[in-house]
Amino acid sequence: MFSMASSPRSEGDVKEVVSECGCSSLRETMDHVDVDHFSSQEIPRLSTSTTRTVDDHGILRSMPEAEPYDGERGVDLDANMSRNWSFTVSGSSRNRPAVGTDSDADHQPGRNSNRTVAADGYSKLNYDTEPMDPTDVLARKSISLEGLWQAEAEPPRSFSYEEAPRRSSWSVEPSRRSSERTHGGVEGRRWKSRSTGFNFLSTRSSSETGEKFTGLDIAKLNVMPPLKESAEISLKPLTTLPVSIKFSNLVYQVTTGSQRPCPSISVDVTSWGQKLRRSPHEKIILHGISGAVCPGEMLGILGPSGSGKTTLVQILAGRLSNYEGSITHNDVPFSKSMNRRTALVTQDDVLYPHLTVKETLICAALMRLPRDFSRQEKRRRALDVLLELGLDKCQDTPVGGAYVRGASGGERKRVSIGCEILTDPSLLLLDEPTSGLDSTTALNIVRILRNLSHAGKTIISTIHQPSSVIYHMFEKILLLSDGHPLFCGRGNKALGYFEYIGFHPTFASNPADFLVDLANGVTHDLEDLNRESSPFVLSKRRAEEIADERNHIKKIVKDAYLAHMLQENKFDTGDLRPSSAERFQIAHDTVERRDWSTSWLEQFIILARRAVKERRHENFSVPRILETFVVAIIASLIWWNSSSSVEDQAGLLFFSTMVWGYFPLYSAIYTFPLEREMVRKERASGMYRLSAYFFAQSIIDLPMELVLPTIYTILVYWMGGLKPSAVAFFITWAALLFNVLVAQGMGLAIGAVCMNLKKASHLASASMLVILMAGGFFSKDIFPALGWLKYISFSYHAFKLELNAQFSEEDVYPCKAGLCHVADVQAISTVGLGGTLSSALAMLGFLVGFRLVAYIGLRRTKL
Ligand SMILES: Nc1ncnc2c1ncn2[C@@H]1O[C@H](COP(=O)(O)OP(=O)(O)OP(=O)(O)O)[C@@H](O)[C@H]1O
Repeated sequence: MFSMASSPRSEGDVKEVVSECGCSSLRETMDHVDVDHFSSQEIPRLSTSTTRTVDDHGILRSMPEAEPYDGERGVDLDANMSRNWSFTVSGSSRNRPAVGTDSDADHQPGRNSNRTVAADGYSKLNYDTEPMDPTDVLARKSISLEGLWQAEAEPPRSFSYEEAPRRSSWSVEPSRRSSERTHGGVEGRRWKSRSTGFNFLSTRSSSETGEKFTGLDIAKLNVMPPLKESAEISLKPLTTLPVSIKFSNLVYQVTTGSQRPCPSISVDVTSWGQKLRRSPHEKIILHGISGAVCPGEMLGILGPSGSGKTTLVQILAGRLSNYEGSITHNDVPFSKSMNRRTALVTQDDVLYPHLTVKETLICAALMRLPRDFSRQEKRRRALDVLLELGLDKCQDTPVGGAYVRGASGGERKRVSIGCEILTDPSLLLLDEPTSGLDSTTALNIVRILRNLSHAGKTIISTIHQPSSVIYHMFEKILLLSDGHPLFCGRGNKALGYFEYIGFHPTFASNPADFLVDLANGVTHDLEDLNRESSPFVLSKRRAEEIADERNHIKKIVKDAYLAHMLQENKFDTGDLRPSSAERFQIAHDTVERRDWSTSWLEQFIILARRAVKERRHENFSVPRILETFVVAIIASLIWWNSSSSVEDQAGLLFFSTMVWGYFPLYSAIYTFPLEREMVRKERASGMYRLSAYFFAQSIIDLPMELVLPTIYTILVYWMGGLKPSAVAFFITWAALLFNVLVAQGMGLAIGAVCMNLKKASHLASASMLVILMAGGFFSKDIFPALGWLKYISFSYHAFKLELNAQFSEEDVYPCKAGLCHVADVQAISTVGLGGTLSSALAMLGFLVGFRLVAYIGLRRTKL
C-alpha cells in the first residue's frame, strides 16, 4: 500500500525540523548585517544609468560583482573621492557598520561575523554590527555616527554615517593619493564601475600560490554623482522593518448555506486541542494551522487544489477576519495597521488593462508612497522598481487582460508584484504567483522573490506544481491537505521527515510532486502506482478501496504531524525574539499611523488621470462618435424642417430626451461593477478614499458625455427646424445636458447598487421604460393612480424644459379651425407649458439624489 522507510530517522532529527519552523535564528538575523542581504533590492537606485546583472545564482545585482579594474571602463575612485562623492548605503537604521578591518585571519565565528563566497569566488565580507538602542532610533528619528574605516594596508579614513527617517548616507573623507597597492604579489585597486555602484577589488586567498590580499568589498554602497554637478534628484530610500510573523492554531470555517441549519445534529470536532461545535451547514476550511516565518525567509505553501492555501494566505494578509487562532507580527497581535506593511499579490492579476506597464507602476507609486516623497521621487521609485523587475522592455505595453492584448502573463505577474513592493512592505504574500507560467518564467519570478527576501522581507507564497529548483529556493515549506497541516519546516528536511514517518519515494522524483501526492494520499511507490494505472475501468468497489487507502494514508500523515509536531508545542514556545525596536515600531504604528499617503485632492487628481488613460480608447472610440453622428443625421432627416408641425417638433424634442437618456445611462452602469475587483484590492491596501474614487469616476466621463450631445443638438436643432432663436437653442441644449447628467447619475446609482452587470442592465432597462412612459409624450390620460409617476420621471422634466424653450402659452399655430393654441396640442398639453423653475429644481434634485444613492451603494458594497 505504501512503503515504510527501512531506516527511520532519529527523533532528534524530527525535533530539529520542528524547531526550524520557528525562527530560532531571528535574533541573529536582525543583529547581523549581511552585505548580501542589503543587495540592490532594499534601496532604490539613485541614477538612471543603473545597470542590472543577474549572477549565476540568479541573484539580481546592482552592479557587476568584483569585476577587475579596467582602465577604460572604470573610474579611478581616488580621483573622484576628492570631488566629494556622496554615497547612499543600504542597511537598517538599527545597525551600524563595523570599524576596522576584516580578513581571513580576523574572521572568527565568535566575532559575530559571516563570510559568504560569491559566485565568482571572491569573498564577501560581512561587517560586524552592533545594535543601536532601538528606542533611541525611534525617538530621535536620526542617527549620526562617526568613526574610522580602514582596509588592510590602507590608512584609516574617517567616515560619518547619517540616518534620517528615510535617508541614509555615508560620506568618506578623501584618502591618500595612492590608488594602487600590491599585496601578496597581486594588485588590488579600488575601482568604480560605470554603473551606480563602486567596488573594491577584494580578497582572494589561494593556498596553492600563497597569495592573499584582503580589502573591503563595499558593493552595497551606491554612488551618486557629485551633488553640485548632478541635476538628478536623489531618491529617498525606504527601509524595511523586519517583521516576523507567527501564526498558531488557525481555524477557519464558513457557513455554506447549502444546508439548512439543524441544531439537533451536531458533530464534535477536536482539532489541535480546540473543541469546535459544528453543525452540518458549517464547513471547516483550515484545521489549526501553525507556523512562523522570519525576515529573509520564504515560506512556500504547498497542497492539492482545495486544501486551503488561498484561504490561509488571505487570513495572513488580513483579508479574512473571522478566524480562530492567533497571528502576531514581531510578537504584537495582529492589527489592521500591519496592512501598511503587508502586501498581497492575488492569484489573478487585478490590473487596469489599458494602462501601460509604466503608467500602472507610476500611478501606484503616486498614491502609495508616503507624503514626504515628492512627486518626482515617487516617479523615480516606480521606474526603479520597473527596472528592478526587468520590465523596462515592455514599459510602454498595455498591461492587457482577458479581452485586451498586452503584456505576457509573466510580465503581468511582475507588474502585480511591482505594485506591491513599491512601498517596501515587510511582509509580502503571494497566491500562486507562478500559475500558468512556463518553468523559466516561473523560476524568474521566484528568483525575484528570493532577492526580495534576501533584502529583509518576509515572504509567504502558495505555489502550484513547483519544479524541484523552485522548491529548493524556498527555505520553508508548509504542506496542507484538506485544511490540515502535514508538514511545516525546512524544505530540505521534508523528505527526511516523511521517511521517518514511513513514506519515501521509491524512484527519483521532484520533492514537491511527492509531497503534493502524499497530501492526496498517493505514495510514490511504483508497485502501487502501476496497480492503480490499470487500463481497465475500475469497479466501484475497487474505486472505494483506493479512496479508503488514500484517506488512510492521509490520516497517518496527519496524525504523525500532530503527534510529532504539536505535542512538542514548538509553535507557542518558538524562539521568535524580535528586537524591542521592532515590537515598539509595530505597536507604535497601531496608535499613530492611520493617515493617508496622499491628500484627498491628490488622490482625486491621480485617479481622474488614471481613469482618463484607462478609458481613452472607449471614450474616444470611432463607433461611439459614429453612433452619435448617425443618430443625429437620421433624426434630422426624419424631422427635416419640422417647423410646420408642432406635433413633429414635440416629437423631435422627446426623441432627443429619450436618446440622451439611454446612451449615458447604459455607459454609466458599467463604471463601478467593472472596476470592483481593482477597487477592492486597492482599497484593501489603503491607497485612497472611496469618495476620491467616486468623484473621479463620476467626473471623468463628463467631457465626452457632454461633447456628443452638444454635437447632436447643433445638427438636429437647425436641421430639424426648431425655433430659430439663440436663446431657445441654448436653453434646449442646456436641458439636454441636464438630462444627460441625470441619466448618467442614475446609471452610476444602478451600477453601484447592483454591482452586477446583468442585474444592472435589467434594472436599467425596466427603469428607463417606466421613466419614458411617464414622460408625458405617449399618453394623455394616465391611469389616475399612477399620475404621480411623471413627477419622478426625469424625462418628463427635461421634456418640459425643452418645450418651454420652444413655445409659450400664448403661441398659436394655423389649424383647421383657423388658429389653435400650441398648449392644446396633445403631446404638449399632457406636460403643459410653464413651471420651468419647478422642473429645473426637480432635475437638480435628481442630479444630486442619484449620485448620493450611487455613493451610498458603493460604500455599502464590500470594497
Ligand atoms: N466561502 C466559502 N464557502 C464554502 N466553501 C469555501 C468557501 N471558501 C473556500 N471554500 C472551500 O474551501 C476549500 C479551500 O479553498 P481554497 O481556495 O483556500 O483552496 P486552495 O488550496 O487555494 O485551492 P486552489 O489551489 O485550487 O486555488 C475549498 O474546498 C473551497 O471550496
